Amino acid sequence: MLDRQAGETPVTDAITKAADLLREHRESIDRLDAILVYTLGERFKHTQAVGRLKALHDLPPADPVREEAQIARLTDLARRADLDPDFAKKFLAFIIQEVIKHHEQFKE
Ligand SMILES: O=C(O)C(=O)C[C@]1(C(=O)O)C=C[C@@H](O)C=C1
Repeated sequence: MLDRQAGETPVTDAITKAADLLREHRESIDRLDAILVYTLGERFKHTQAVGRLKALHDLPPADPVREEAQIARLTDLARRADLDPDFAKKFLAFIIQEVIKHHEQFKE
């Protein structure tokens, strides 16, 4: 119901609702971005340990067989999660590229 005395009109009501929805979505996005950042931080802790192990045992920084398996697994997961599998693939490649850079630095 519109409270005309409070100055509400259908237009201002719709704008307020849209603003509320936008704020709620942005709060969720901020929480999810925090999860992504913490998740990546944890992932890099493990890959740093892997990099030290690889340097210690003179193993190559990249493992293409492992990467193939990761791509297949993430493509399947992405489809189930309604995420563009190509995006998931590019995202993984971007992360792995950075990990390999770190691995190479351990070898120096
Ligand atoms: O599993 C490894 O061997 C890693 O070095 C980790 C990792 C990854 O970030 O997932 C990085 C480089 C390899 O080519 C494959 C996977």
